[in-house]
Amino acid sequence: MPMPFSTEDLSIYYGEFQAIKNISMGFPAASVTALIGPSGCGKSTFLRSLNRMNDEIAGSRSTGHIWMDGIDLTAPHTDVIKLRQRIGMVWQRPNPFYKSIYENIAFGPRYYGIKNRKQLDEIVETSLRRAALWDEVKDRLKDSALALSGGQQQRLCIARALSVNPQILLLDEPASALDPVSTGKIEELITELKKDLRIVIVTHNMQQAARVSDYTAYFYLGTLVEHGETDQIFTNPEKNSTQEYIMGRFG
Ligand SMILES: Nc1ncnc2c1ncn2[C@@H]1O[C@H](COP(=O)(O)OP(=O)(O)OP(=O)(O)O)[C@@H](O)[C@H]1O
Repeated sequence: MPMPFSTEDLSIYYGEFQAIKNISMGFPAASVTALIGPSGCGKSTFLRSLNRMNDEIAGSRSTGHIWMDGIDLTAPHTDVIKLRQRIGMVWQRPNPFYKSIYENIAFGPRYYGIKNRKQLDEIVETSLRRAALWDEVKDRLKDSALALSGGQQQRLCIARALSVNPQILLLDEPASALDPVSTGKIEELITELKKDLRIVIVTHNMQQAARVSDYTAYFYLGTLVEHGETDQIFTNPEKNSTQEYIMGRFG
């Protein structure tokens, strides 16, 4: 049975400012949830909090719970390094390490204790295949990752996240810096990956949210206004403000 993953009454503060207000929502298995809403409404803050990345920001703190498999990830004794192995993240701008393509992927598994070269080779190949990049790079694994195009670098970052076998992938506007062809590849990849993973994606692109997500959550000023199946949110939202945002952003 797939593990449940949800937030309960989650609030996030930067100093006195409350950026996320008491959000409770679940993320079903084998599905993509899109977080949408105007700039500054808290989408990235919420996303980053799901694997405790937001803790790295000085002055930030949270209340409430993040449940994974019956365990509260906000508990102080949580091993955040292990947690980030289970919940991977890909950022808006591709950020490969200044290393070879191979070393970018092998880095995580090595960090988590895999030393055997053959095993690492297999992980590198599998991860690059899963990220639909293998055919483009298999003959140049020793080249610098920075020699890849922006779209390839982003797929490399997805492969890097996949290399440690996460159960959840957090994507913060992963295609917003890319051209339409590269964006299409990332969207295809998301659709493929969700068969094995839970994916949460922040996007400003309504067409993209409609294309790739199964569930959509509309955020406004730190609150979760509406959350439901993407088809319903896009065709028949319950709240006027959801409709206005989506209509205003479409086309
Ligand atoms: N490091 C920080 N320190 C203080 N305030 C922050 C910090 N990061 C974000 N905020 C504030 O928290 C609120 C939510 O910001 P966040 O970046 O999460 O929104 P967003 O919906 O992802 O925006 P965008 O769509 O523009 O990326 C904003 O008011 C922002 O100014």
